[in-house]
This record gives sequence, structure tokens and C-alpha cells, in this order.
Amino acid sequence: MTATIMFDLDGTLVDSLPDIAAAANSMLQDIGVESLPQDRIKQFVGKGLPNLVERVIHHCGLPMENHGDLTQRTLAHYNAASSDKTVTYPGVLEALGQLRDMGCVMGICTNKPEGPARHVLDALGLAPHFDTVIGGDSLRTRKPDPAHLEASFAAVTSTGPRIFVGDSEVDAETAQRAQVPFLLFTEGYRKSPISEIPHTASYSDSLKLPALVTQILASTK
Ligand SMILES: O=C(O)COP(=O)(O)O
Repeated sequence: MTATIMFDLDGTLVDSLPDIAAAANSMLQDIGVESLPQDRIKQFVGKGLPNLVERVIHHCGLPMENHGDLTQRTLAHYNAASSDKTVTYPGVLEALGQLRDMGCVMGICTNKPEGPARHVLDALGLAPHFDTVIGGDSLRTRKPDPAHLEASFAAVTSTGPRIFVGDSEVDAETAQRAQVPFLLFTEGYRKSPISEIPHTASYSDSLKLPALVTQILASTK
């Protein structure tokens, strides 16, 4: 028996914060507002780009009526440079290769818009491992709505047990609501202590992923 595994992207497979922060700061520069530190913008990642821009607007005390325009500007900056400084976390490529060899079917369920998500996956050589990519703008809804994760699983042909791998409170809530085992990567963009995030198992080294998946498969037999 083999597993069907959906992965979150930002903070789980790739450290994309430098490019996301650069896009948000280029947007602020466009309108003559001072840049924000990367660590501040890290707090705003997780619920998709429109939500990130909303939080930047709120933080900077800007008028919310500009949200649509500022979201488009941020997206344009991000589309122009979504993989310049983004890197794959150590061990991810090797772990994905091993999971593939185990026969796992894999996909991406991310709140990042689908276009840049696909671009990042291509640029970092990750794309061949995934049978589907469902982004934050692919459906009418997004994580933590479990429908986003359910649609991602439905997009691949597989009968094995389902697993979701992510790094954040949003991912954990999504998995819980979809009643799917959740593997928590602890080195991403979570804001709460690990003990406060519901998870089936956690890992800090991506090379441990194949063993964790094997354990879940054994427990579901
Ligand atoms: O773009 C975001 O807000 C987060 O994207 P993720 O779902 O891949 O973590």
C-alpha cells in the first residue's frame, strides 16, 4: 500500500520568504511607504496573497479601499521575481525522490497563487514530483477551508491513505477539518509553539519524511 501526499509549499518545501517580502516591499516603495522588515512580513504569510496585502495595509495604516490595487501591484512584483532568492529546504529533493520510489502520489495544496507556485516548482526542479498544483486562486476557496485540500486529493488518481504535510497553523487546521493525518515541518513559518499545533507527527529534517510516511502507512493497515 502506498500513500497520497499533499504538500504545502511556502515554509514546507521552499523558503520563499525573501521573494515574498521583496514583492511586498516593492509595492510599498511604489506608493512611497517605508519597507517592512522580513520578519514582520513573515507574520503575514499563510492565508494567501490578498490576506498578506490586507495585513500589510493594516500594519502601515493605509486605506483599505486600495486593497485591490495594492494586491495587483504585489502580485506583479512577485510574478516578476518569485524564484530569485527562494531556496528548497535541505533534504527536500532527496526525500521527494524516495517517496516517489515508494510509489507515493504527490501534489501541492498551497495558498500561493497557482502561477507563481508553478514557476517556483519549475525553477527549483521540484515540478516533476507532483501530479497536481492547486493554488490559493485556483478555487473559490482556500486553506483553512478543507475543500481546498479535498479538491487537491480529488485531482490525483490514487487509492492509498491520505497525508498532508505543512508548516503552519493554517495547514494544521485544514488537515484537522479534512480529517487527514498531518505532518508538521517545524522549521517553516509557524507562529505558535509546536505543542499548540495539532499534528500527527513533526519533523525538522526533511530527510525524515519517508520514515514518517512509512509509520503512518503501517498504522493505517
Ligand atoms: O501564500 C501564502 O500565504 C502561503 O502559501 P502556502 O499555503 O504554500 O504556505
